[in-house]
Amino acid sequence: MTDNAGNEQAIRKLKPGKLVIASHNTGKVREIQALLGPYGIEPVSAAALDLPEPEETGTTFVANAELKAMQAADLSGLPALADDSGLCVEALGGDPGIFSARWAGPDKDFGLAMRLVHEAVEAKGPDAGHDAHFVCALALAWPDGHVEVFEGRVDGALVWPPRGDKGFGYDPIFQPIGHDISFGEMDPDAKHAMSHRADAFAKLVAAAF
Ligand SMILES: O=c1nc[nH]c2c1ncn2[C@H]1C[C@H](O)[C@@H](COP(=O)(O)OP(=O)(O)OP(=O)(O)O)O1
Ligand SMILES: [Mg+2]
Repeated sequence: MTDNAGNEQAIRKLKPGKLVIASHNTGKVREIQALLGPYGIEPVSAAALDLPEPEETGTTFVANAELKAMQAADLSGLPALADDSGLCVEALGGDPGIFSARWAGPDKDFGLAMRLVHEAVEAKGPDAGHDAHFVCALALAWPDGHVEVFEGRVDGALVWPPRGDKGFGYDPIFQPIGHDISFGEMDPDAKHAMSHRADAFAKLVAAAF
């Protein structure tokens, strides 16, 4: 994984001012705003601008992050940051992966999505491992079409039953390596010190600030 996936050119710096957070997931928006906290950026949410939720037609995290960021930058006339992320389970060949949000169905029911993941692993039999990782691709796009992408990852294992209600999405069934609590049980600051999103964010900060 490269520090600046998809772009070998010079990195463009982000100037202080408004930045659109091109996501319709409130859990993510909260985390991205917390990560941006120290950098003098004025976050503007996609909801505040009434931006549409684009169809995620890409076949990779990077492609979907780019598509979301470029659409938001184009429509708003401001730089925009998008996040495409998901849970990849080794025993399931990387599923749900880029389909992580879609496994929760139209009602965004992550109780259902977590159960589907658990049942799919159970169906593999007693020898199926529980290794899993989260991936995050952050795309930073400008209205002129310039875009840069940064990827992060955190490794861990699935746990069952779900534990904790501090995070969002699949957090209650994911326990990062070296810890005995799930992301759902972890304080936000602790998750931000090790998550896939924090890993990608550190690369973005190193490049763009
Ligand atoms: O830290 C995380 N903790 C738990 N679950 C997570 C995390 N990060 C991603 N995930 C899961 C849930 C999310 O719904 C899906 C991403 O899907 P993804 O399309 O990137 O986001 P989304 O549709 O929820 O919002 P949006 O596209 O408007 O940013 O993976
Ligand atoms: Mg999405």
